[in-house]
Amino acid sequence: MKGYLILEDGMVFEGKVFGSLQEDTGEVVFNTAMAGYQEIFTDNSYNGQILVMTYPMIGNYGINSEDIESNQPTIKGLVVRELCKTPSNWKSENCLDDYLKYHNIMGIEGVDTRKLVKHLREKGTMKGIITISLDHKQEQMEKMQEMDITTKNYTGDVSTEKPYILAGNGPKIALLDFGVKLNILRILKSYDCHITVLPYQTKAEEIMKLGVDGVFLSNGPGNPQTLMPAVENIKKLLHHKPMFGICMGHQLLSLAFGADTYKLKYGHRGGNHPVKDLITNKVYITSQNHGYVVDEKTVNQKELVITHRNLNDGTIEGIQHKYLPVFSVQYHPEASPGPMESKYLFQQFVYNVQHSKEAV
Ligand SMILES: NC(=O)CC[C@H](N)C(=O)O
Repeated sequence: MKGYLILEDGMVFEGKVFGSLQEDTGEVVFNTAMAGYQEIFTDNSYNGQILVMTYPMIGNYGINSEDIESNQPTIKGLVVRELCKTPSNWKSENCLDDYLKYHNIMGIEGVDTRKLVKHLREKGTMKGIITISLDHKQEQMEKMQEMDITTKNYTGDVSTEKPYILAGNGPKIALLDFGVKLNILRILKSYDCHITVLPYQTKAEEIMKLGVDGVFLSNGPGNPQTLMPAVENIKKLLHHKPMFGICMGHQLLSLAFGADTYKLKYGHRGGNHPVKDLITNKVYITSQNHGYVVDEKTVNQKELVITHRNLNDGTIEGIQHKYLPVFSVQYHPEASPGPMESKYLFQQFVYNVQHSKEAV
């Protein structure tokens, strides 16, 4: 069946629909990773977004029940150049078409994704809708223009409703769940951490009562400035517990230290973003997925050190407190998908937690 991606600015891309026929609206963003589509679709940080994959064929190695970053994809739509309907891989259990049908997500294939991405790079990300008809284009455009994605809370949909524990014999970690990727939990488990995963609105006082040794701030969807109550909570914990934040966690931690964040024109989403560690001068190739970034001008450098920088556009990729065992990165050391070379940051967190515990 013929389908269309209509952008907020009126531009239309034609293709063929697949997956479910459930029309949906979202911010149209693109990811340049060459592999790992299943991890990307199930990364909760994409909640509310229509995803464009720049790699020209998607679906060729199918879908399996292992390579997931959450139990269900929360993307609002998928745009690809070519959908592979005959997957081949020893792990494959399902094809992408059926997987999207099952999760009620509409996809569109046969789209000139190169032209689309060039447009988004030039004009910036914008809202879009995948639909099977152009009959309501004007209304749909007006509706999209009215929708404010920068003030909407996307976290409630993806954070755990109730606390849960992943038992371990190592350091006790409270993880504030803003839409956590499962690989973060897998890696913390590999250090034998005892992890209590908490709803994102859990109060600092309740976290202190748990008697944990460290606090982890997860990744997650949406604008960090929609989560100011969480920022207030983080402020209360800063001087008491070692902390590590990834992506949304990094943005919230920076807000808690009084910095500001802003929205990038088209964000960073892919598996090969170069980041320089400004302390060691080493360059890491990193996995990224973010639309917002910390504003360098607002970072209080009497208190914080800027530890990492993106080599493509110079934006901040990591901060560390000068005296407290508190640090965060904008990129994804848990990869999934992408390079694993920044995984050592988890070890640094575990080290901080163990040493602060000994010092008490
Ligand atoms: N992966 C993330 O945690 C993304 C953080 C935030 N939603 C952003 O887009 O910048």
